[in-house]
Amino acid sequence: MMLNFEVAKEIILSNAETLPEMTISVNESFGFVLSEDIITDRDFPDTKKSAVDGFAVKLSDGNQYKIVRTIAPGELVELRLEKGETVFVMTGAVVPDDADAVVRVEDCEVKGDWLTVHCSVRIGDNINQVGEEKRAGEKVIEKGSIIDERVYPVLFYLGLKKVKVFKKPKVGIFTTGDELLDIGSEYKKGFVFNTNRYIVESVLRKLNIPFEYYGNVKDDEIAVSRALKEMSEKYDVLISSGGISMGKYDYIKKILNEESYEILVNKTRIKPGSPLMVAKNKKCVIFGMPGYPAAFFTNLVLYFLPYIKKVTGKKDYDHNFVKVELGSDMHSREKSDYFNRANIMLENGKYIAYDLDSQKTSHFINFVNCNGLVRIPQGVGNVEKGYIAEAILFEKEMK
Ligand SMILES: Nc1nc2c(c(=O)[nH]1)N[C@H]1C(S)=C(S)[C@@H](COP(=O)(O)OP(=O)(O)OC[C@H]3O[C@@H](n4cnc5c(N)ncnc54)[C@H](O)[C@@H]3O)O[C@H]1N2
Ligand code: MOO
Repeated sequence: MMLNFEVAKEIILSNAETLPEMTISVNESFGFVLSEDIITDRDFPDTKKSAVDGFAVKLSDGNQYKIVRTIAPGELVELRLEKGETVFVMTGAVVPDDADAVVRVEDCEVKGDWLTVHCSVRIGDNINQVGEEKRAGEKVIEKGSIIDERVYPVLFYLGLKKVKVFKKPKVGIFTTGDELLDIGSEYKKGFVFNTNRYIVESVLRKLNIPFEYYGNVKDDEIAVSRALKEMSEKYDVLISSGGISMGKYDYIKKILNEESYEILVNKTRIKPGSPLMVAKNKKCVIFGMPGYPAAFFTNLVLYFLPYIKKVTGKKDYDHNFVKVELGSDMHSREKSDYFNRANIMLENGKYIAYDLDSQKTSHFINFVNCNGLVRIPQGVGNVEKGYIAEAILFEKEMK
């Protein structure tokens, strides 16, 4: 039965299970998803520290201070300051507990062991207080966060050596179609170059998820059956391309239907790319994707992306739809949720979505200008410039 977009997505997501967690060194953790909350076990900073190069003073009535010593960052000096005493401290240096403030070098004058302060000084000036950034026991990073260019350095800042992360799924990929050529082959009239392999590989690279490409399987029932069986036993997730509509050689659909696979989804009410089949063999979820690159990509973004993000343990796995205003008329079909490939620009604080020159499923070259999909819901039909729609922005989804 043909399913609506939301229903199909829900079924697919309900079959997304995270893999067991493991402990790894922080060095190796880039691209993994945290399976634990990160809680700091100490205050940041854990001592009073100077924010400037200057003089830590214990305030007195006058503006003259006796310089007692110098403290560099990292030096832990047990020292009691008396009223009217000062120490020279560098930026980041530990300030004696009883210092009231630090005065910048530029605001002072030094003569021998004596300092004259030329500005007014308030208690706390230029001192970073204990725990002002974070208190021991506070949550710093949430479980389900991807260790990306923001989280990774913070783990080092916290001084962690090891973290708990979810194991990454292994994704297997194969394509079908005797008409496919891969790079390195001479072009032959009527053939097409394998594109879908590189669509999924580039998305998985971006998400830091390991994959293996099995190859292009011949349009032969036994070969396709063997590939589906072997690979669904080896990988956590399997993606195939092509062979799922009504053609004589559309074996993926036939085999998933006839052999011992559990069918989760068979066709969804979207365009482009309605003929999607999602099935299961034991724990492996198999995405039987349509062959046209535009249809393949749309299904990848609509169904596979939230699914694989959930499997990796990410807390924000579902789509982040944004509101867009159409900058040009857009095509749609009443019977489906139509996902227009679009160029979406931020103009005066609003997202404006422009149609590409063609929305035909068989076209793909204009994809170079596509950075999002605009959803025109079922029942709406063609829409005009100015229409308000929701859209998926690739840059928000592929992380
Ligand atoms: N009689 C019907 N015909 C079709 C229907 C239908 O309902 N009834 N559905 C159409 C729709 S919608 C789509 S989408 C396509 C899906 O077809 P398949 O998934 O079976 O894919 P193929 O037939 O194998 O290939 C379609 C097209 O894409 C090219 N292709 C395939 N793989 C790749 C690849 N890896 N890289 C680049 N291009 C690829 C292939 O050469 C074909 O041109 O079916 C409609 N037909
Ligand atoms: O759904 Mo198909 O993708 O019309 O081309």
